[in-house]
Amino acid sequence: MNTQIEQGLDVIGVSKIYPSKNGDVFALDEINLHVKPKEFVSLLGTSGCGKSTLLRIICGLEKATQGKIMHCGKELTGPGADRGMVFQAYTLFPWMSVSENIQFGLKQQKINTKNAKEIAAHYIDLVGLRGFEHQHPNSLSGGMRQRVAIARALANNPDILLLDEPFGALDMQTRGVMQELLLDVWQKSPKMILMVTHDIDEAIFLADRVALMSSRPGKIKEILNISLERPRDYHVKTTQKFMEYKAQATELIRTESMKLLKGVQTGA
Ligand SMILES: Nc1ncnc2c1ncn2[C@@H]1O[C@H](COP(=O)(O)OP(=O)(O)OP(=O)(O)O)[C@@H](O)[C@H]1O
Repeated sequence: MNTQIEQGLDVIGVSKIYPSKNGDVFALDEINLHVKPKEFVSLLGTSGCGKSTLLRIICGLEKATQGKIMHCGKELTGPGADRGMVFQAYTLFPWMSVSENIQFGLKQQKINTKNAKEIAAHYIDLVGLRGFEHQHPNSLSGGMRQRVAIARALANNPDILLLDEPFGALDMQTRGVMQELLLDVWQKSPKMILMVTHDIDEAIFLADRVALMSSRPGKIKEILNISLERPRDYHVKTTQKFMEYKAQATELIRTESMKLLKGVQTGA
């Protein structure tokens, strides 16, 4: 038995067609991707190339038209506690405090209140929100709300964290700080992360590998192995090596954006 193949996540031949009365939307075309346990992979591509669709299929919120998702050798057929997802839009319960939001999933899993509070406190510390545990989301900044959302996803201890543009609504400075915080959290509590982003710098800065997607229907065009040293801080963004990765990614994204603009069919 080859145990190597059973480790991690496998996206196998995944295609997605959304039926629509104005004609079918061919969103994803035969995506194949293997992600190792504790690996950080960014998904980068032009708008509408199917990044969120792929994440939603992995999460079990959407069904693939063709192909399958395997995790540690088992096919995933719906949502499960082994995966946690954070969206761009703030998805906290407004009537619950920070701590109650983080405890929510734990209580669903019938973890007793004392343990749930302790676990929540641990993740509140990890994302630097000690002192805010009793506040409600509407009294927090966007960055703080996303920290709660990340803590909430992590508190359930998923094997896989799926992040769909989690910093997309934040200003540039907050975004930079959140990237460093995410790296810190990931280093202290390593798990597989798949993150969708439009931001080339962000994709490179965070990831072990960047999967570059073609314009719709999304295919994986190229995978960049990011061999920047870890731990990383923002200084790495000014290094020659970083610039080289950025140039490579920019070239491909630009080519795909031009195809999109010219309405050229790709991936056929
Ligand atoms: N529920 C749906 N029904 C019909 N079409 C859909 C649905 N969801 C997504 N699509 C279409 O599928 C394609 C891929 O969408 P998706 O949101 O996955 O792309 P994306 O790369 O995440 O886009 P963006 O970067 O703009 O968020 C788009 O053309 C979109 O309009």
